[in-house]
Amino acid sequence: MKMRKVVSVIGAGNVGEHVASLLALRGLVDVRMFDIPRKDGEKVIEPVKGKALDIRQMLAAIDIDAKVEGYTVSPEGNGYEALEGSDIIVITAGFPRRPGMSREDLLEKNLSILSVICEKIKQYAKEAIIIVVTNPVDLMTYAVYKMLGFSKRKVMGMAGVLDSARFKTFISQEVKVSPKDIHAYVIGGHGDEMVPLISISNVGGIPLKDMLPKEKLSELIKRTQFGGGEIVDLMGTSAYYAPAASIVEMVEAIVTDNKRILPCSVYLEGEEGKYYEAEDVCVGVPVKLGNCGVEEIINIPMLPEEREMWRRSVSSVRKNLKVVEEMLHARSVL
Ligand SMILES: NC(=O)c1ccc[n+]([C@@H]2O[C@H](COP(=O)([O-])OP(=O)(O)OC[C@H]3O[C@@H](n4cnc5c(N)ncnc54)[C@H](O)[C@@H]3O)[C@@H](O)[C@H]2O)c1
Ligand SMILES: O=C(O)C[C@H](O)C(=O)O
Repeated sequence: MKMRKVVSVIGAGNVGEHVASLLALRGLVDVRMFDIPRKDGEKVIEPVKGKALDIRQMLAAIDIDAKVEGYTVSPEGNGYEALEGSDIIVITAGFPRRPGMSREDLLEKNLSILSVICEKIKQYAKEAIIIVVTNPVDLMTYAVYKMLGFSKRKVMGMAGVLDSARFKTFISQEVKVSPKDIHAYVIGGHGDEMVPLISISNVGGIPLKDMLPKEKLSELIKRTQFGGGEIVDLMGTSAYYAPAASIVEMVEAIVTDNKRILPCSVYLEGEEGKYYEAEDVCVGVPVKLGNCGVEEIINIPMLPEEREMWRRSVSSVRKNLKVVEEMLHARSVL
């Protein structure tokens, strides 16, 4: 009997718990959630077990059949045995930013969390495909790729799907057309210099640039670039509904081998590195996803002004790569 794929979610906080419940609701995969315990006054509680139980009871209420388990782990890496057999591992562990912070402010503390997690993935799940979510995501994807030593086709960061969803939302509000009929791509680093590609965006096949004046287009670009911060300022923490749905799109593409082309942060070198002028760095580009992970990197055409934006975006990711490399050296990964 064909076993259902297993998706492990490490970090069952705002994003991770919504990934787990969305995946369970689709009934496509079995889900294992991992998180650390929490102190509630003098008591030590295990929220991840409660969330898994609650999701199972939600499924029972609506007659959906999927296995969801919660495992309490320690910050030192104990308790990860159930990672064994994971087909996909989503890493959502770590701190989110608060108002006034940049994603890069999270770098040091989140990298130390992910270095322990990577040790456990290497120990228990060498075959898994890895989706990195923890911020700053391009740098974390680079660090996870280097720490794991897995094929570059099996390590990817989620951000472009989320940024493109935001871009589509803003376009949809502007032109009063369903997002279903809007094709919009955001590539580059997941930061203020990300690159919404106006040249290939369209509304029902009509080029976006023919539908809106230049000023409006640059307004949409700006709002997309600061979309994460807009929500952090409104909520006091970072977004989780749209991120979780974006992660699930990537998981579904891999699990169903549906050959979706989605913007993901991946390690660039060789031919793709040359085309994108980005060697030895992880940054968002359109990739074809299948059951083995990244099947192909798509060399997307860019107008000269977009290529300029792209170069700025890659260098904004690269400027913090040095800190990551120093931390990896300190852990004798590099
Ligand atoms: N790539 C993206 O587009 C994107 C989108 C949203 C959030 N994020 C990032 O995802 C991360 C999680 O965001 P969130 O809103 O879910 O935060 P959150 O604080 O709600 O959840 C983080 C979870 O990680 C857990 N955790 C902390 N240390 C751990 C450890 N050592 N081992 C296992 N689990 C541990 C915490 O207990 C918590 O449950 C943040 O870094 C955030 O910036 C990225
Ligand atoms: O903005 C954040 O810190 C979270 C995430 O990167 C987002 O874009 O929502």
